[in-house]
Amino acid sequence: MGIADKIKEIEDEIARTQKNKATERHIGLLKARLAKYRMMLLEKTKSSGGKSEGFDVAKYGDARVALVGFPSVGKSSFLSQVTKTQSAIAEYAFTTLTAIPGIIKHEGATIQLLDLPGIIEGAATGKGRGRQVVAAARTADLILMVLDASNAEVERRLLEIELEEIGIRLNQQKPNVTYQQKRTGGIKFTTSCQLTHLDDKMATQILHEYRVHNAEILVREDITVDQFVDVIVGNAKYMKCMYLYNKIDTITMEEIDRLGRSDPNGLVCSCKFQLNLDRAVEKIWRTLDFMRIYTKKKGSPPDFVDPFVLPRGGVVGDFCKAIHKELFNRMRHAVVWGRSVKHSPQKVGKNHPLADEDVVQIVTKNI
Ligand SMILES: Nc1nc2c(ncn2[C@@H]2O[C@H](COP(=O)(O)OP(=O)(O)OP(=O)(O)O)[C@@H](O)[C@H]2O)c(=O)[nH]1
Ligand SMILES: [K+]
Ligand SMILES: [Mg+2]
Repeated sequence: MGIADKIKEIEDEIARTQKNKATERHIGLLKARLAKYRMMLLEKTKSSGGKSEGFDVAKYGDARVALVGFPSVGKSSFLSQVTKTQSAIAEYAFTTLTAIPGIIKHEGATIQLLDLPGIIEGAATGKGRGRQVVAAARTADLILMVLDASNAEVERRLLEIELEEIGIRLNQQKPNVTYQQKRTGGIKFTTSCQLTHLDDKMATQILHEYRVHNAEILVREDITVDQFVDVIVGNAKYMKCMYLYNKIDTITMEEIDRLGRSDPNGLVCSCKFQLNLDRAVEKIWRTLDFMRIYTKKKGSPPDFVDPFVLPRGGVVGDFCKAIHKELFNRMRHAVVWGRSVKHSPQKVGKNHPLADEDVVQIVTKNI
């Protein structure tokens, strides 16, 4: 029996099985097995497909945002509206056949927006250019899912399934689990909280399914079976996603209102009538959750024109590395002005967490 048949068989069994407390374990195991075969399928297509991974577009700027959506929802229209790049726009599906980069300058940051071909159902298993598109999306810091407002819920659910299948987890935290494979010692499964979806025995069964017989696992939150499988497989990518409901000119005010309130990660717009596009750019910037750090050389004023852009939560050491790898090793201490310090200026070390719009001067060792 081929992998595709096995997948079908398990899917059928899951579909046949009533979902209730008594069958939860069984379905959990089936799902784990299914995930394993899906992975094998993906790997197979990868090696036979030659050099078809992603598109050859170099990363540029402080962040990359990938436009993902069904054909003709207005991805290229959006790129053409908010950047200086014109990407082909047309009424027919698959107008865009490759990755088209554009640049957004916002709040001192440079954001690369990547227009991509539309994807369709079955993309994850190789339909259309789906796998290539999703591979490109995986390289981004943010997925901007573009949806046709008139069919948004359906599209969103289908796309989420496709991305899920290829290991992309949208707006989810990485499970708080430590997992180490060992050479001997069997399975040591410990938890620091109450688990409601998983226990020692089941975890061991799942691990055996993946041919892992020696490992230490420490679970610190109430994870699901799916999350546990993600930890074992180690291939999941946790990504931010913003939802853009385009073409609101084609739906009623009530529907616009409902979509607009449905999700804090969503925004309604119309590329055709240029409605809400500034807000969309602003929301992209906010969702990326960056902070701007201004450099200051000794004896001169800060450079407020060209900030360094770092993910929020970054520390002085990250800032050093962003400027230059060497600087990290040569740093003696830093002097910081701004919201991250009690007194401005203040002398701090590499582990000091920075805040948006801090001014930082790096003092190096004399070598
Ligand atoms: N009514 C309406 N039409 C729009 C809007 N935005 C885009 N369109 C139209 O939708 C069609 C598809 O737009 P594209 O920008 O080519 O869509 P796409 O998602 O890039 O399509 P593919 O590259 O084929 O996947 C075009 O005819 C656009 O003019 C909008 O806000 N309202
Ligand atoms: K199109
Ligand atoms: Mg397009």
